[in-house]
Amino acid sequence: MSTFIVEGGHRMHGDITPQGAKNEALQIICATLLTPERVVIENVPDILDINNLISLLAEMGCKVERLSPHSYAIQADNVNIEYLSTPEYRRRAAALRGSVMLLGPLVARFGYAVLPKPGGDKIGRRRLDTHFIGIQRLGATLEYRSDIKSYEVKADGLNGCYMLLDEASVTGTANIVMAAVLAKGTTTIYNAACEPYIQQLCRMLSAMGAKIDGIGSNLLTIHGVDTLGGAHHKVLPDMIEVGSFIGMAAMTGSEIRLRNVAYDDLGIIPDSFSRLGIAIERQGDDILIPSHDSYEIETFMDGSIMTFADAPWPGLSPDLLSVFLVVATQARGSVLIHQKMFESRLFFVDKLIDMGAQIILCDPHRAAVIGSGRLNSLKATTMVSPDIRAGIAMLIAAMSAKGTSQIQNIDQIDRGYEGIDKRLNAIGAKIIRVTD
Ligand SMILES: CC(=O)N[C@H]1[C@@H](OP(=O)(O)OP(=O)(O)OC[C@H]2O[C@@H](n3ccc(=O)[nH]c3=O)[C@H](O)[C@@H]2O)O[C@H](CO)[C@@H](O)[C@@H]1O
Ligand SMILES: C=C(OP(=O)(O)O)C(=O)O
Repeated sequence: MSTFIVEGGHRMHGDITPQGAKNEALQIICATLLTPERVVIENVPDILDINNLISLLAEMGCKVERLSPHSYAIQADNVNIEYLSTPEYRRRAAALRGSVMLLGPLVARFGYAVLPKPGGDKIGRRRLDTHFIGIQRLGATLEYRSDIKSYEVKADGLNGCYMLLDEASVTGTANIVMAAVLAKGTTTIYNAACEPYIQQLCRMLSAMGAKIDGIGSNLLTIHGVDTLGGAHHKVLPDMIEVGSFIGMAAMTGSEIRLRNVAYDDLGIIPDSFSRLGIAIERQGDDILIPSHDSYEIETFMDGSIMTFADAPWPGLSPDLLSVFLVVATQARGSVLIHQKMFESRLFFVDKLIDMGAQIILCDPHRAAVIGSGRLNSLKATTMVSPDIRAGIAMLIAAMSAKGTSQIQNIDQIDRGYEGIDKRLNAIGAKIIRVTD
């Protein structure tokens, strides 16, 4: 387990370019299994989760060519389906959440998939009902095999149908879309997730020859085709990383220019930071965050306390609430953070309370933050990163704190943020990585 030693109190100054979006890249890489032809993907982030997924595909027999540090060509023309029955496959697939999206493409193209309980953040219950019901509705059968602690999914051809999803699951929608593109006839998915990750997946599938209507909405109509071909796709900048840097800049009083953020795909994120009192200057496709001596949280128009709650797109991503929470501790004013989707994502506030933040954890889903208006800066401490986004929030807290903090288990941060220590040190942060 590696650790970050973070010397707090340094202001950063300079430019930073967001990496490609982790959650989009996971979908896109899985979609390469839908064709025997070569697919080229650009702007792939060099992070643990992505590298693990790419090497899993290589183990399955896909030809993987790294064209540059952030672009790959993947060709699934010789997939070894027997590999799915090996303990090695189950071990690797279980290590990352993104592997759940191998299900749709494997069933659609090969009629067979094995799905061990996927990894990813332990942030609460993460059920897979939407995935399973959707794939079953298309005609696949599903059996839980206790001997290998995995689901085995089989299909002898899939058939399109109408389905109303029980929830707008992001990876669930991706799985069903990837299965439906090769199903016979028309599939209609209502209450589909429509995050930019899903929009981008649909665009790439369309470039491969799929017929998809309603991209960007929660009603997708997919007319199945017999085969898909190769394509060239560029992953969008990671909107969660963009949000993390906005929060980090404000909290540390730094002036940072975020380059090429794909502003129009950030949805409600910039306005949400503005409501926290953070000045965001859009300059073309860049965002400039000027140095803040202070920032003040707005109230709602009727004067009631501001609330940030997560919601499926175009609502606020649950992946940014930890950042909003930590940044609010140094604002003037108060805010309620309401994490509706996951029940274990707010427990890290204990550490912020140890550091001197005024936070009341009302229940597992809600935390009230009373900003100190920078009157009392946070005090350094030692903490363990429980998940990616709590990890980045802890890093932001440590960077703004007085003294030197330690963050252990930073593999959790590395899962989603590329070389974060190097990139921040280049603009003035003081972060040392200690690898055991
Ligand atoms: C690899 C990947 O892409 N991971 C993202 C994906 O996870 P993932 O696709 O696993 O998350 P889901 O969209 O399925 O849902 C997450 C949780 O929220 C609940 N739920 C979901 C939809 C809804 O309308 N109401 C509701 O309460 C679900 O019950 C579930 O427990 O989407 C999550 C929600 O944006 C993000 O946090 C994850 O970073
Ligand atoms: C929860 C997240 O990731 P995963 O779904 O991979 O656990 C995240 O990206 O914040």
